[in-house]
Amino acid sequence: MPTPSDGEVVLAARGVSRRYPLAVPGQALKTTLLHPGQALRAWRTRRRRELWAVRDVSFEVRRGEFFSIVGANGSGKSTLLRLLAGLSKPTRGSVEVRGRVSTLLELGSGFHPQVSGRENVIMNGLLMGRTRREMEALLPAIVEFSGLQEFIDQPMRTYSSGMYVRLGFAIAAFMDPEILLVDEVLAVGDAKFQEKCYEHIAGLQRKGVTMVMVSHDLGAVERFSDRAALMERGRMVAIGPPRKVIGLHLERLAETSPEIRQAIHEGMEADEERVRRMLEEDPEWAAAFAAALERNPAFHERLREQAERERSG
Ligand SMILES: Nc1ncnc2c1ncn2[C@@H]1O[C@H](COP(=O)(O)OP(=O)(O)OP(=O)(O)O)[C@@H](O)[C@H]1O
Repeated sequence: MPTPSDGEVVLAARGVSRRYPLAVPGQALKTTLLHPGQALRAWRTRRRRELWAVRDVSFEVRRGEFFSIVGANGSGKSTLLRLLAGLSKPTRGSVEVRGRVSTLLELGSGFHPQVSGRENVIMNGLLMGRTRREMEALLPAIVEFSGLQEFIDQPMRTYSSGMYVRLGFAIAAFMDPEILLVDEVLAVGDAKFQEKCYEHIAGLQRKGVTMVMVSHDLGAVERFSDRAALMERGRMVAIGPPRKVIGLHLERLAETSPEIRQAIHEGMEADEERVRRMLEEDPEWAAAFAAALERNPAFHERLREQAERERSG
């Protein structure tokens, strides 16, 4: 059976970078008049006041592959996804895409709050190159999936954030995409709808749709991805098997925060069986995890006891 690693490259980032100017204090006229010295200093240092949200990122995704991007807040994941979607232009480098792309990006982007859900579905379709007639044919399935039948003729400003996500996902998923780009949004919906989305994603995956997903839901990343990548301060610092990349991500997170260390510890307590299996199957992952939890004596102690029990039994 062909695997995604045999497929042709349908998405490629080549040396992609994106720079944003940072707000310069003293730009406002009032500030300039009241604090001319500060304004002058700000103007002199303006060249340094910029941020490379994405720096020199290169990777390829093959047809039918599920590629996930993880990383701490602000590491550049959403910016990268917007670049892949063509919604923002790289400052340097290039993005190549082959196929019909459908995107599910930040909450509410692409929706007009003053018009109804129904009109928004049609408008989104037109923006993606569909005709009104095609969209009208797709509408019943989209509305049904979203579960918003009663609200579909209300203006979207009356929708909750969960309702935005429902409609956004339903549109993206029913556009028959060849490549689907999904940002964090799924975390917003309720658990039942989330599961329905993941089931739908699994279905698209079986149909050979190529996916790129940005997510903090590491369980979903592990469950679906063929490969994952870790972003750190704009750079893609690792690409590889999801479990290894997640292990590295957790290790880095644990280094930066005692709270995260604690959360990882609690998560592992709740799911010991799975962790034990992973420790057995993948020594490299186990090493990454052990490093992450090094400063967590209770967990360390349990691992040691477990290893001893296994050795003696
Ligand atoms: N339009 C913009 N103008 C200026 N700076 C921006 C803009 N968009 C993003 N940034 C900055 O670029 C950096 C990367 O942001 P990005 O949203 O891509 O990170 P992220 O990894 O998706 O974070 P999160 O997990 O919190 O969503 C951040 O420091 C952010 O403040």
